[in-house]
Amino acid sequence: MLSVVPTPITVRVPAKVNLHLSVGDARPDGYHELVTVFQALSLTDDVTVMAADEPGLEVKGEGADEVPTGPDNLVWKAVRLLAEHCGRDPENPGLHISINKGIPVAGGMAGGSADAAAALQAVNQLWRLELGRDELSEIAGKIGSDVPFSLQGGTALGTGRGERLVPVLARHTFHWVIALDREGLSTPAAYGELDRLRAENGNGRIGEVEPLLEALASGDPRQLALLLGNDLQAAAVSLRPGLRRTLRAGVQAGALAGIVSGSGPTCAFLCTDADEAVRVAAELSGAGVCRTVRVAHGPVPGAKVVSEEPANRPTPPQVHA
Ligand SMILES: C[C@@](CO)(OP(=O)(O)O)[C@H](O)COP(=O)(O)OP(=O)(O)OC[C@H]1O[C@@H](n2ccc(N)nc2=O)[C@H](O)[C@@H]1O
Ligand SMILES: Nc1ncnc2c1ncn2[C@@H]1O[C@H](COP(=O)(O)OP(=O)(O)O)[C@@H](O)[C@H]1O
Repeated sequence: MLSVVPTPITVRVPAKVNLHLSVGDARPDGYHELVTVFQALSLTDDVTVMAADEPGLEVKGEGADEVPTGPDNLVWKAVRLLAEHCGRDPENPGLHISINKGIPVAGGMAGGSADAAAALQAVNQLWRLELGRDELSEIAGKIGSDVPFSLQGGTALGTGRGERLVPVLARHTFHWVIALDREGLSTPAAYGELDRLRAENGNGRIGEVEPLLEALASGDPRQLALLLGNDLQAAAVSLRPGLRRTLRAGVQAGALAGIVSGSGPTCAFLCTDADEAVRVAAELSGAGVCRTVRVAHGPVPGAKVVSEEPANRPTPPQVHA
């Protein structure tokens, strides 16, 4: 009898930047209470899953050498939780997974979370589980605080650990220049450094989120630029003092404003329009303050099945520093 092997499923998933990241006190469970506004950007990873007798994981692309290929990879955490949820053997999922990275690793752009979200979406389809958005989102929150947003995409207000989401109206498209650093930064280290700085110097905190939500609704990048804020920026700069120079160089190159993305060390620069972003990227790449520069726009959709093969993915616009 002929057995039908399901075709591989490829899901494309975006990076994120936090336009507003207000960090509260550490909770008893070690997490910090957040008020954050995520925006999904057009830097993406592709995750392909296929049925296989021999399980395996292959990672290619941006920073692939730094990504764990064993059980620590977040895609396996996603698969284990999904298998448990639907009564399959979590230790023997019979899958081969391939990740093509375009999102910087340990860059504060939720690359690992993105891959986990993509794996959830892809395996849901491959195993024909037909889990809805809410069910997938609940599993996503168990993988990591950023994973529900990677599934949802767009622009969203996050509370709790960042996993409770409400979509936010963002008129028009915003144009960004992304400066990638030479080495990643650890998320727990950045939160730990923030706690240390606050214990030493008191509680410097960014303002309320409402004005930023209004700027997003207006679609005016100049208004938005004035309101970008990230409580983790001081911690990231303290751990990686060179970021101060990167942030300055982006603004000198003509960006409206620059911000450390999440826990860093990637910096994101908001520009007036797409042409200006290309110009700023070229100038910033010549300033020698970062490893490489990309242009990106947002908001874009969350994890989504793509029909084309990953080999045909568009090459992201890039300027080498
Ligand atoms: C800082 C942010 C901003 O969006 O993103 P990144 O810069 O990592 O991309 C997130 O809060 C990162 O979320 P994520 O990377 O999913 O973190 P998790 O796996 O849930 O947690 C990793 C560790 O980060 C710290 N953590 C995370 C979230 C939170 N609200 N408070 C925390 O203190 C904890 O030390 C936790 O053990
Ligand atoms: N699929 C994955 N892609 C990238 N990193 C991963 C992945 N799975 C696990 N990791 C681990 O997660 C750490 C954080 O990576 P990442 O999610 O890219 O950054 P960030 O938390 O700063 O947004 C990495 O150092 C790596 O060890």
